[in-house]
Amino acid sequence: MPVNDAHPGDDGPTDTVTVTVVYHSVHGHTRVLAEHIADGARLVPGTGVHLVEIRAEDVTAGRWHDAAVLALLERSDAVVFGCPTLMGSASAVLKAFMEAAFTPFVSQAWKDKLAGGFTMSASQSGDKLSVLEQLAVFAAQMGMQWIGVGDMPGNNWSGGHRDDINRLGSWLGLMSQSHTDLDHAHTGSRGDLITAERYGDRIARLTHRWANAAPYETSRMTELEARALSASLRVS
Ligand SMILES: Cc1cc2nc3c(=O)[nH]c(=O)nc-3n(C[C@H](O)[C@H](O)[C@H](O)COP(=O)(O)O)c2cc1C
Repeated sequence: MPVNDAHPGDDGPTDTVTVTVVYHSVHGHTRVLAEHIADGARLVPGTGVHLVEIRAEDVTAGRWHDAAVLALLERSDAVVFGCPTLMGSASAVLKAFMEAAFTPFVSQAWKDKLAGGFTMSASQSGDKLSVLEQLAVFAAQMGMQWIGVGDMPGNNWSGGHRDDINRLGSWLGLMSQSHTDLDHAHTGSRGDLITAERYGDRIARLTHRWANAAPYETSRMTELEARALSASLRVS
């Protein structure tokens, strides 16, 4: 079990699916969002939930390493990826983790797992969409099925409020915004944290539907096998 898993005992005998929230955070705001997503998932009966921090100290020469985390992700049914928006992009530390996923990429180990994503930034927009796009493309490359936020937009009319659910109106993934002068005791808004819990709940429920419905065998192949398949289908 990864040493940085905040809930190592959460896979109980009655848990039929495992949801893992993987995040990087510099100042703690993204961590709070990750915790609320995990809390939302944990409330769905039969869901084992893990919270894993991707840490800068596990990156050496630009490459992230933690075999225990990769093993946990391989046995997870859903993985939710999150990081702060830094310079309009995913944080370098999360990016180092994404590049380390080249190993499960070549074995298609995460194919047909469910995925979601979230990001935190200081500006109202702050180009957060670009991070969610990066995470969704990453999940697609891993062969995963992406789950967006299922809530209607808040704070888009004269009676709207900062505490509305989905106040930033983001659907590809979860967005939150925290003021630069406030610490993680003031992360986002009440609405953002509730939206995070609702997103965790949605991901857990869809994972149960996905994992426990009609059986479907994931087909995997190596790059060489893919080339052979292409060659066999070529019209000469
Ligand atoms: C190097 C750097 C780059 C940043 N770039 C952006 C940005 O592009 N857009 C934005 O809105 N906020 C930006 N921010 C603000 C962070 O996204 C914000 O402080 C966020 O809450 C940090 O999350 P954390 O507390 O989980 O580390 C940047 C902050 C730093 C330090």
